[in-house]
Amino acid sequence: ADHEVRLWTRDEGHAAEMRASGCNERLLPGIALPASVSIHEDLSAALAGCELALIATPIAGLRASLAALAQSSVPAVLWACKGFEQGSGLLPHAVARELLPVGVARGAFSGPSFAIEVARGQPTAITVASDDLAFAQSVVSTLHSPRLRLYANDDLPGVEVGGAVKNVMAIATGVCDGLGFGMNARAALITRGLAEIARLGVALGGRTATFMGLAGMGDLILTCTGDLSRNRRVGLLLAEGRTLDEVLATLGHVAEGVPTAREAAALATRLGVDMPITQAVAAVLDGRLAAAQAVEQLLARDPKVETAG
Ligand SMILES: NC(=O)c1ccc[n+]([C@@H]2O[C@H](COP(=O)([O-])OP(=O)(O)OC[C@H]3O[C@@H](n4cnc5c(N)ncnc54)[C@H](O)[C@@H]3O)[C@@H](O)[C@H]2O)c1
Ligand SMILES: O=P(O)(O)OC[C@H](O)CO
Repeated sequence: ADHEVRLWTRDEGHAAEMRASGCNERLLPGIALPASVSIHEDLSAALAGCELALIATPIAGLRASLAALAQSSVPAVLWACKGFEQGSGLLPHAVARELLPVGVARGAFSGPSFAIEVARGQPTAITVASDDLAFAQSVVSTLHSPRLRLYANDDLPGVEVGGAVKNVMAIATGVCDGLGFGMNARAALITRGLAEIARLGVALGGRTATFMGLAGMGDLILTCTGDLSRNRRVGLLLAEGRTLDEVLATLGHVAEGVPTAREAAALATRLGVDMPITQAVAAVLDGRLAAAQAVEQLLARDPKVETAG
């Protein structure tokens, strides 16, 4: 069924452009907005009578968005933000716990989903995660479609860690591919990256099985190998010897893996979780290591039992 969708943006110019053209040319070029979507710049009007709010800002905008929603009477909130909040190191659900009133249903959308492919109606499968499985299932039954298949999961921390740290691994894979290390190296990096994600995820309360799912392995494969990924592109550009400032200026879009690498590396150190790839990416982004040196350091590590930790 077609739902009535209200798209709110803080940018009045962008709202006017979308209303005039019937498209979101800045972010989803060439895609006509369906007739069921109306454009709003007044948040309280957009939220009046709304049954479910979906936050689709970078994680840097999550706190402000939740604070605004907490002032409304919206009964349910989902976020698509992937990462750890910069400064606090919190996962999205922990930010939501600080802001949303008890009783507001909440959870995350995550999984392998380049927005432009979803918008074109290309088949996509993602996870809806909530501590409250019945809520996740109700979202699935309301929004599931043959082209956007939804799966419910009650492992919210696991799903959020998968979505956050796969961006760091995509930067690492971009570096590895950009330096020409080959496909064997890429497969090894992705697999060892998944081991790292699972170690941190379990330490933060997630379940191992989640990391084998859409928000774990699924999104990791997509983001590490898909050339539409902004995070992968950061790695490819770093491998050309560009500075992070030059890379971000060239990219022109948010790459969540950049702040998340630092937060995840700090968290891993604090929790005593072994995350060599994440630590290497954080060191490259901070200018403490050159990209090629980081790869050599990883290759020089002592051999391990594969399933350790
Ligand atoms: N783009 C994708 O393919 C995709 C897919 C799945 C998940 N995600 C995740 O969703 C989140 C958003 O990604 P995106 O690509 O849409 O980002 P984006 O940089 O395109 O930003 C989306 C919108 O958020 C607005 N925004 C930024 N800060 C805001 C704030 N403080 N308050 C209100 N609005 C704000 C921007 O102006 C923009 O209109 C990220 O965490 C990303 O990892 C993205
Ligand atoms: O373009 P990226 O690297 O931010 O990835 C987008 C989505 O997270 C893919 O699922």
